[in-house]
Amino acid sequence: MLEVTDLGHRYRAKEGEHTAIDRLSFTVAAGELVCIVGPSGCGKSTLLRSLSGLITPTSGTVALHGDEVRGVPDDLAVVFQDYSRSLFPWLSVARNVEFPLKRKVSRAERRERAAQALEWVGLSGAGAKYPWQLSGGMQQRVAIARALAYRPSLLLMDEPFASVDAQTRFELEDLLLRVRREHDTTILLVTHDIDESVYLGDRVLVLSKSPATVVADLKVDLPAERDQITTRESDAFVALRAETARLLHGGGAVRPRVHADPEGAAARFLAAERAEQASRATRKQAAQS
Ligand SMILES: Nc1ncnc2c1ncn2[C@@H]1O[C@H](COP(=O)(O)OP(=O)(O)OP(=O)(O)O)[C@@H](O)[C@H]1O
Repeated sequence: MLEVTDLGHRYRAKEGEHTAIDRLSFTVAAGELVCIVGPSGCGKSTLLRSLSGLITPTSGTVALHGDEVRGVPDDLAVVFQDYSRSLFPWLSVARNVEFPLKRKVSRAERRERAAQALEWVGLSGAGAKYPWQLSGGMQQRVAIARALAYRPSLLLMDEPFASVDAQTRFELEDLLLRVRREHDTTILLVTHDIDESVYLGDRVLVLSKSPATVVADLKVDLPAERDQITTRESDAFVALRAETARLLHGGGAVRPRVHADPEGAAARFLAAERAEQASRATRKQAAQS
């Protein structure tokens, strides 16, 4: 489905060159949900931009359905991190969701798909509003609804749930799993949240710090049917998230998964990780306000 071979991208700026990603290789099978985690600034967005054809990588290749990607493929949708730039302010919420479908399906079907997708993300009453009348988290849900209504064969998501509250985040995670099951969508999702990567993924790709290379490609050996409480409580989940955290922070050799110790060092480490995420979100909000 998606084949990434020796992908590299070097930005050229006045201050000199910066290699954001370097010789990245991996594949994603049709219908798979692969999560990508990596340190801040390691090149995750650059990777997604290269995969979506929005930038031309300086080395390596990306092939979708066996064809090399040159320009934005037709059956692809992207949910960006920066929701404020992804919606048209002059179009209502419903028209924003319908927009990419204009040349794809009839008017009646556009309306139907937009209404359904807005209902999925909990915004059925907001279709007539304009994006600027909604909160940041609601705008992000509109961007997600637009991608889901399009029903792409490949969906790329760059920290799609970072700006929504915790409860909505859980609901959107479950929605994504449901949509993936029902429509057989292939999904590649970048997240800073290790728990989210394990909860959602069939695999987790762990990237190194900049320039990003693939440190590990972890298979998430959890039942396909997941539940926010029982899955997250299971020993297998706890062990996998600790393993991901160790790899992400250069912990070297992976310890055996059998003796998960949620009360021990891994849990303390993860608590610190969450505190860092929360403080980063607060700093980001402060910078935006
Ligand atoms: N247009 C650009 N020109 C020059 N350098 C860039 C450009 N875009 C990104 N970079 C640099 O490339 C590196 C990777 O950026 P990128 O946004 O891909 O990382 P990221 O892993 O998505 O970051 P974050 O985790 O903070 O979202 C960073 O050092 C960034 O400053």
